[in-house]
Amino acid sequence: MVDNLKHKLIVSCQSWPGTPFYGDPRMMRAMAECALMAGAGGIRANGPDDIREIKKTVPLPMIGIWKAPDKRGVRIITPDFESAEKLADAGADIIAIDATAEARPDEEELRELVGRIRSELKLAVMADISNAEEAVRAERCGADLAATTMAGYTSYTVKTDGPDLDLIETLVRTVHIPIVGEGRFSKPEEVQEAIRNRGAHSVVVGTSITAPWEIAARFVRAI
Ligand SMILES: CC(=O)N[C@H](C=O)[C@@H](O)[C@H](O)[C@H](O)COP(=O)(O)O
Repeated sequence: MVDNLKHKLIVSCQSWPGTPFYGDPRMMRAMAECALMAGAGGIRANGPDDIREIKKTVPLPMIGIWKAPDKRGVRIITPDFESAEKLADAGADIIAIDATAEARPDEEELRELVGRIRSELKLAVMADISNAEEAVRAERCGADLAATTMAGYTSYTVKTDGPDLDLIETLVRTVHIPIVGEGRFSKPEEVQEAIRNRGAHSVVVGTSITAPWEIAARFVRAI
């Protein structure tokens, strides 16, 4: 499954409370169908309801996440094994989890979660990280691939204007698992740069494809 994603565009189809897409999984299914028409190689989606709906018509590898409260009450990406299990039941092929030190300071807990997803659900684990140290830790804990999803979203990382291409390059040189570029990609040239010149295995694009309220606002702001 991880090999199938090599050099492919993965489209993140997620809706947010307060936007017109929220609350009806058919909306994200339509987005995923658009990604399929475009030739994308994978989908990333949030929660069992959206995943189940998308899987009805979109036969692409599905990276499942579930943004839900962890035991501290903080919303993180796939907080526990139970949420991963529900994503698997809904049809996820790969489970992405928050693997930052901020969200999961206890390495043993991270190792256990990764191990259980791999052995009990028989699915690959994508570790959403924010820096190189966390990618090394995720690899040590058995993650199958790492994504730069959280770069700029932890208290100790800087939010670059566009995607953190230098981090991608550093990660590719530092760990052996495939590196997925994710976060703030807004131009095709950036995706090309990440894959052709920085060694990314694949790239996930969300907002710039599936959040029209933000895309439209960029034009409005430009006037
Ligand atoms: C930090 C965090 O929670 N990121 C989330 C992870 O699933 C999503 O909100 C992003 O949309 C996704 O990572 C894709 O990134 P972008 O929308 O920038 O293309």
